[in-house]
Amino acid sequence: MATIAVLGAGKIGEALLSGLLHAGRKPEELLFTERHPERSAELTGRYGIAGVDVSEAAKRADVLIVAVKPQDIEPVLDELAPLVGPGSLVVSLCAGLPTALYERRLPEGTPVVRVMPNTPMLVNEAMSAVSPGRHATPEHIRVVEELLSSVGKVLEVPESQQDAVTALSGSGPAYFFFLVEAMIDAGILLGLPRAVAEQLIVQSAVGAAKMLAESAEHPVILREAVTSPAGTTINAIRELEKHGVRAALLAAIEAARDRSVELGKAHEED
Ligand SMILES: NC(=O)C1=CN([C@@H]2O[C@H](COP(=O)(O)OP(=O)(O)OC[C@H]3O[C@@H](n4cnc5c(N)ncnc54)[C@H](O)[C@@H]3O)[C@@H](O)[C@H]2O)C=CC1
Ligand SMILES: O=C(O)[C@@H]1CCC=N1
Repeated sequence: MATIAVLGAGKIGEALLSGLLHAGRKPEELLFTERHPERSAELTGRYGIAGVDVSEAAKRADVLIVAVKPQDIEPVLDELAPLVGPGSLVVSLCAGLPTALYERRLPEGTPVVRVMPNTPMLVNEAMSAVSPGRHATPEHIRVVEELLSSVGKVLEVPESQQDAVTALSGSGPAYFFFLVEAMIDAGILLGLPRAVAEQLIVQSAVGAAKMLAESAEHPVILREAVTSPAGTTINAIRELEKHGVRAALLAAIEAARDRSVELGKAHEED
C-alpha cells in the first residue's frame, strides 16, 4: 500500500492521519512533518506514526500531502522544490492556494492535486472535493480519491469551483457547530439544564443529518413535515426569516469564498 506523508500535522493533518488509521491503514504506512517538536512527540505518542523531516518524507512517501496554513506555504515550497519531480504526487489541502502556485515553484511536470476536505474526516464522514492540476493524470486523481474515500465522500470539481467549495463544505462544519451552540443557548434561555439542552440538540442534529443523507427528499419537504399549521415551528421560522438568517448565511458563505480567493492572490506575485 502507498506510503502517505502529511506535511504539517495540525488540526486537518491530524484529522487525516487519524481517519486513515481508523480506515485500516497501518502507522508504518503513514508519516508526518511538524515544525513544533512537542506537537510531533504528541502525535507519535498518540498514533505511533513517525514524525520525519521533509527530505525523509519525500524519499519514503508515494504521496505528499501539504496541510500547513496557506500563509505558511512559502518555506514548504522551498523545501519541496529540490526533492520532488514528475514522479512525485503532491496534494494540497490548503484553502485558496491554486495548483498553479505549486506548479510555478516545483520542478516542471510535478503532478499536483488540490483538495478541500473537512474535519469530519475524524469520524470517517469527510466531504472532500478534488481538482487536478496541469500535470495530474486520471491515475493521480484515482489515487487521491481512493485515499480520501476511506475517510468520507469524494467529489471531483473543476479547480475554478474550489473557492466556493472551501466556503461551503471546507468551512461548513463550523456553521453547523455555530448553530448547535446557539440552539443550546436557547435551551438555557428557556431554563433547561445545559446537559439536557445539549443532548436534545445534538441528537436532533444527528437525526436531521441522517434524514438529509438517507431520504431522497429535498430539505424543504423535510422542513415542511415538521411545520404544522398554526403549530410551534412556523412561529420559529417566522422569527428566523424576520432576523434574516437565510440572507446572513448567503452573505457569510460569500465572504468565506472571497477570503479563499484572497488567500490565493497573496501568492500571485511569486
Ligand atoms: N481546519 C480545517 O477545518 C480545514 C483546514 N484546511 C486547510 O488545511 C491547512 C491546515 O489547517 P489547520 O490544520 O486548521 O491548521 P493548523 O495550524 O492546525 O495546522 C498546521 C500545522 O502545520 C505545521 N507547520 C507549519 N509550517 C510547517 C512546516 N514548514 N513544516 C512542518 N510543519 C509545519 C504547524 O506547526 C501546524 O501544526 C490549511 O491550509 C487550511 O486551509 C482545509 C480544510 C479544512
Ligand atoms: O478556515 C479556514 O481557512 C479553513 C479552510 C476551510 C476550513 N478551515
